[in-house]
Order: sequence, then C-alpha cells, then structure tokens
Amino acid sequence: MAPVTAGKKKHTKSIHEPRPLKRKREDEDLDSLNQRVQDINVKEIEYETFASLPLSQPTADGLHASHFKTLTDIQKKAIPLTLKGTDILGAAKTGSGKTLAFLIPVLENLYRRRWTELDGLGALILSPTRELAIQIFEVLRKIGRYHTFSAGLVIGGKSLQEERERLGRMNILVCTPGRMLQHMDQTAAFETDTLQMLVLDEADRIMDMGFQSTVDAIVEHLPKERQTLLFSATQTKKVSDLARLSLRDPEYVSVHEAASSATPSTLQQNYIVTPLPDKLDTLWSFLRSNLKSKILVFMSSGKQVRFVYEAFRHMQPGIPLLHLHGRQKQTARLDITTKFSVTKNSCLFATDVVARGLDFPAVDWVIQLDCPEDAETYIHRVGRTARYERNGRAVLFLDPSEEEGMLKRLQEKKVTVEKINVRQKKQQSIKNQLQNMCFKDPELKYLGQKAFVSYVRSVHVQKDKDVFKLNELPLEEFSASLGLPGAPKIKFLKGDNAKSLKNAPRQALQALSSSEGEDSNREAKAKKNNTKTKYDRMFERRNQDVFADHYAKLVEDEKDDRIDDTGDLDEENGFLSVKRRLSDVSIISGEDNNDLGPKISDDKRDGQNLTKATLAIDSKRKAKLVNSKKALLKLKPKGKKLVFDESGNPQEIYELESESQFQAHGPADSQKAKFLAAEQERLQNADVADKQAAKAKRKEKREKRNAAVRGEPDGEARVVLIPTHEGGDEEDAFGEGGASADELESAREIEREHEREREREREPAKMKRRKKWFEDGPGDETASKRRAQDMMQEPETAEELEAMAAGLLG
Ligand SMILES: Nc1ncnc2c1ncn2[C@@H]1O[C@H](COP(=O)(O)OP(=O)(O)OP(=O)(O)O)[C@@H](O)[C@H]1O
Repeated sequence: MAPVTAGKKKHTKSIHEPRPLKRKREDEDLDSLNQRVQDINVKEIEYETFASLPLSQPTADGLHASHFKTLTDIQKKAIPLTLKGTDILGAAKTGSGKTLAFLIPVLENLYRRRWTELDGLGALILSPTRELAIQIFEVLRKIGRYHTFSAGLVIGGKSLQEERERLGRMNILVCTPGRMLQHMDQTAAFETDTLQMLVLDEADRIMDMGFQSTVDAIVEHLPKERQTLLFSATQTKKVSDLARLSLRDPEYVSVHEAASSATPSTLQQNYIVTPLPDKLDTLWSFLRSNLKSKILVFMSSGKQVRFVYEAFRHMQPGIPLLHLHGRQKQTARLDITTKFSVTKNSCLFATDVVARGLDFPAVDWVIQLDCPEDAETYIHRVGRTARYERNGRAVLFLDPSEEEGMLKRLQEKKVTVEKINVRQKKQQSIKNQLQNMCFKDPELKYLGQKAFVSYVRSVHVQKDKDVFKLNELPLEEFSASLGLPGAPKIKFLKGDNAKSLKNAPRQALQALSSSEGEDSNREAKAKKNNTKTKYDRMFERRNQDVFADHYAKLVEDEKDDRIDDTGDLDEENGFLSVKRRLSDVSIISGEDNNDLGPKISDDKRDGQNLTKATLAIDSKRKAKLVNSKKALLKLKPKGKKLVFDESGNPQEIYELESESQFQAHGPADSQKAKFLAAEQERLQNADVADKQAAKAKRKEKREKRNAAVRGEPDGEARVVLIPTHEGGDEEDAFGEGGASADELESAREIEREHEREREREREPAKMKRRKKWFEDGPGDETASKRRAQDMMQEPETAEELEAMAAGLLG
C-alpha cells in the first residue's frame, strides 16, 4: 500500500496539463485510491499518521496545512472503518478528536464518488447546539479547504430566505435539528434524496427526549440507503435508538470502554460540600483567589446565570466576567464564545448550552456551581477542560443533600472525584453586599427572584430523586443568600416546604391584599366618574418602579403636588393652590410662575430647590423674601459631607464613635444582631411595596386582556403577548413576578385567535391553499408548485422573523 505524502499538492501541478491527459490521470489516481481503501484491513493495520492513511490529495493537504499529523485513538479506530462505508457508533472521551473522526470520512467518501455541486446534498451533520455546529463547520472549512465541495451552516438565527436560496446547491450541511427540519418541511427546492452520509455529533443528546420527534421527522425525509455515523463521549447503545436511525450492522467503536476512568487522565477532579446558601460565597472566594485563570462556571438555568453575572459584575471581582445562555441573541452568543476563546484570564458563567463539544482553548477550571442532572452531563461539562493532552481541573459544588446520591451516580460511570475542603481563611461572605445591592436596585432583586424560582424549579423537575431532594434544601436561607428579603412564593410546592415558604411572606401577602382593596376602590371611583385623570393613570401604572427608579420618583413628586399643607389630597384646587410650599413653587417652570404670583429667576430657583424649609407665601413680605438670595440662604440647611460611591450616588459619611461611646450601647455581638434584625425588617418592608407593585401590574395586564376579549376600544396600545418559546417562560409556573400559566395560556389563545381572524380577513384564499397543501399526498403533481408559492410568503413565526433579521448561510 503506497502511503499518500501529505503536503505535495499534486492537484495544483496539473493546472497546465491538457484536459484529456488530466482527466486520465485523475481517473487513475481515483482508481488507485479506491483500491487502497478496499485493501484496508481494519483488524491488522493500525494507522499512526494521516500520511499513511489512504486519503485523497486535497484532504491530505488540508490536514497538513492545519498541522494535524498523528491520529488520536478514536481516529485510528474509526476512520479506516468509515472509509470503507461501515456504520459506526463512536464513543471516546471528551477532547479526544471525534470531530476529525467523522469529517475526514465525509470528505473522502464524497470525493471518491466524484461528488460535485450538481449532485446535490451528499452529507448531513447534525449537532445539538448552534455553537457546536459553528465549530464543526470551522474545522470542516480548515481541513476541506482544497476540496471543491460546497458546504453550508444551517442553524437558527439567520435569514431563512437566503438559506433557502443557497440550500439546494450545498453538498455538505452542518446543522441543528430544528432548523434542518424547518427547511425539509418548507423549502421546496431542497432535495435530500441524494444523501450519502448522515452524522450525529453528540448523538446521545440528539437522540434524547428534547430532539426525539424532530430527529424522527428528519430521518423520514432521508433515503434508507446511506452511511450513518454516531459520535459522543457518552454514547447511546439503545437498540430502539439505533432502529430509529435505521443503522446497518453498526460497529461499536469505543476507546474508553476498557479505561479505568470515563474522563481524560489529565483532568484533576474534585468536589466540595457547600450548603446551598453558601454557594455564592464560595464561588466568589474561589474567583478572588484565581484571578489569573480561565474559568468556566456551569449553572442550571439562564436566569441563574444572569443574576450571578449581574451581581458579581457590580462587585468587581478583578477578573473579566462573561455570561452565556440560550436566550441570548445568536450574534451575542457568538461574540461571547469568541471572547472566551481568545482571552487568557476570564470567567464565563454559562448554562449547559456550552457543555457539549465546544473546544475552548486552555480552560484551567470547570466549576459546576449547580449539580448536573446526571453523570453524562457531568462528563461533558468537565470535558471543556483537559482537552487533547492538556491538563485541567474541575470542581463540583454539592449541597450536603446531594453528596451521597451524586457520588454514587458518578462511580457507576467510572468517574472518580476526590473531596476537598474550602480554606476557611480565604472564604469571604458576600451575603450582606448582595442584600444591599438588591435593596438599592429593584432590577437586580427581580433577577434574583427569577433566579431563585428557576433554580427551585430545576431541582423540582429533576428525575433522579436520590440526588435532588427539594424538601431537604434550606430555601429560605438560599433566598436570603441571593440578597432577597423573602423567598418568592412557588405554586407547585406541596407539603411542608410549601407551608414554610407560604408562611414566610405572609405578612407581605396580607399587606398586598389590603392594598389591593385600596386600589380597587380608587379604580371603582374612577370608573364611576367615567373619566380617567392623569393621576389615575399614574397610580394604575405605578408598579413600573419594579423596573425604573425615576418613575417612582415621578409619581412621588406628583403625589406631593396633590397634598396641601394639611396633608390632605387637594382634589378641588388642583395644582394651583395659593398656599404652597416654597419647594413646590420652585419646581414650576417659566410662564406658569406668572400665574402663581412671584416670578422667580432661574438661579434663585436653584437655591430655592435646595431649601427644604416650608414657607407659605401669604404676604408681600414673604414674596419679597423669595427674591432675596441672602434671606434665602438663612433658610438653607447646613451643608453635609458626602462621598460618592462607584455608581456616582452621593452617600453620607459615617462618623466613627469612640470606643467608650460604642461600648455604652452594649456588647458588640448584640449590637450586630440588632442592626441585622433592623436591616432585615427594612428589606421586608421594602419587599411588601415591590410585591404590591408587581401585583398591580398583573392586575392591569389582566384587565387590559379582558377588555381586549370583550372587544372594548380602549384607545390604548394593544396587549402584545409574548410568543411561546421552547421550554416556556419560568414565570408561567409560579405566582411570583408574572401571570399564572393558565392566564398566560388563555391570553395567548386569545391573541392567536385574533391573529387567525386578521389572517382570514386579509387573505381567505391563501388560508385555503395552505390547508390543501398539508393534505397533499406525495403523488400530487401540483404540490411542489404550491409549496414554492407558500415559500414566498412573509415570515410568520417568531423564529422566522428573528431569522430574517440576522445574517445568512455560512
Ligand atoms: N489528530 C490530532 N492531532 C492533534 N490535535 C488534534 C487531533 N485531533 C483533534 N485534535 C484537537 O483536539 C481538540 C479536541 O478535539 P475535538 O473537539 O474533536 O474533541 P471531541 O472528542 O469531539 O470532544 P467532545 O467530546 O468534547 O466533543 C481540538 O482542539 C482538536 O483540534
């Protein structure tokens, strides 16, 4: 067997060759290559280098140019078999080079069949995530650079129309299952009958529940006669799965079956037991002690990721922070993965969207802040470090209730993790800081509430109840550790937990219901009068302070305007009361002042704004006094020393007491306890107000929706409902922070009905056509024509719209 010498570009030498001669030589080369592939004896020969493998010149050159010389174990076993056309189940540890093990055969098998652009789709490579698809595509571009195949990347978040136009011309497609199926169902010009090879990277993930129906539908579109390759670090061997993919006598190629560990030997794996409420303290302390590292932190939900990212960012740990989760726009996701790839020291907070397959260079640490759902997920997460012969470290954080169960699951999968302890000296607490931040910033508190709810939900939905024991988790303390004044109410909890959680915010709930009574009185009054004043609207909408400080201030100012000296609402007199506070006068601008009496110049107004003293202008003398800067100065309070914090807000300076003054208040511990109790109460009171606001918002929404159902023309903006996303919005299942699932669902149904009505009005003929199209049998001659017509429609789904706004096929 003559080895092909990589690097010698025979195909470039033949540029000036006469065409018949060139053709003849190419035929001879191809015959010889086919012969050498046929001669491969998989049982006897083990290929060490790519140069010794029977590969085409363009592939050999591509590998050489990408600096790949020797084969990894999985490549040694899988490539010879796949070159001969065998179906394969490939299993090898993370970072062991599975990507090349399927890309080389894809290129080679199409090359040996003389595949050209005119032959259509030759190979389809499915990946569970967009990021992984992009990465595979990049490797394909690198090693396939001397081939003449056309290759495309089909992942959501790009223009569907442009993808459609180019799809029909592609020989190799790398794609995510959902997007691929969309094209198979909707793109008339996209034919898949010619397909030769189907590859599933991270096959076990693609075959599991989440993608099951999509993959089944994709396979229905594909010819049965094809080669199928399945690769993963945690491979599926389920017969039912293999039957679904109609594999023909597949070979199981595993290179870690006999190994003592399922993870790379260069990976050091540890776990620490840290109670749930201390997790963030431990993570913070860890980051503070590893500022010069590249760290990847896994959490169970996007909401957790957002909260921890926002909170830590404000506290500035001293290492650049990044965050990534599935709800981000595709461009942002790409930007973040690129940034994390190129930086030397940074910390990326992420969900499992990056757990599989992604090849970030030189990650030092993988931290699993939230326990992975199973041992497979653990293996994939830690696999983001210690890739291809590099070293790496992984630390798993476990709550005491998770320790025993999770260790057992890991042992079953041949994963050994060693317990380590946190150095108490280095442990810092950030609980007070978080509480302070949440108190000051309602938006952060809102994120914290969502993070809490989504974490609890993620534990609740876990299947493995030996590991995830919701009843044993100290949820109240956990919510406090996120800086929240009380644990948000969660509807699905039954039994003791539900009781303890319910009891906690009871005070708040009582306050809420009584205030709701006030709200409805006010609304009833407004309805009776049948006119809505500016104030009524403002009070109806005051819940907006959940998001905006300035709105709360605005409402406060308006409230002030409504209060006269006696403190009563000044409904009859409105704004223009003669008796008013000087500070009120000062906020009225320009011409209005003429109506109000004494005119005040701008600079004086500034001074007056500063005076907090109340002065009734009920005599000429007082009116004169308003014009005297000197007299006004006397009314001003003395200046205070202020310092400005990081956000530029002025803060009063605390004067330190002397030792004896301090001791006079009692022992330090009891003073501390008193202070904390007072702060806790302050936070809880503030929380009551926030919850009241949130409730008012829900009510407002509900009423708008009901009005929409009744078809009342309210003259206000229509209620825009959020389209249903995959997995739904966490809020749906919970009472806190949004409408209930039923409310949202019925609202969505109403919205969908409106949409259908509008659609019927617009184009009745089109609706009929579409119905007919779905009913078409395969023999219907006009079906494809109609299909093409349908393709020309405007995008209708949220995904299509999103796709229209972004880029195009890679
Ligand atoms: N033959 C080789 N020689 C040198 N480096 C290689 C070789 N094969 C792969 N690599 C490198 O090893 C790293 C890991 O490869 P790859 O991403 O294919 O691993 P994987 O087995 O698919 O991992 P995962 O299970 O996490 O998806 C990559 O950076 C790749 O460039």
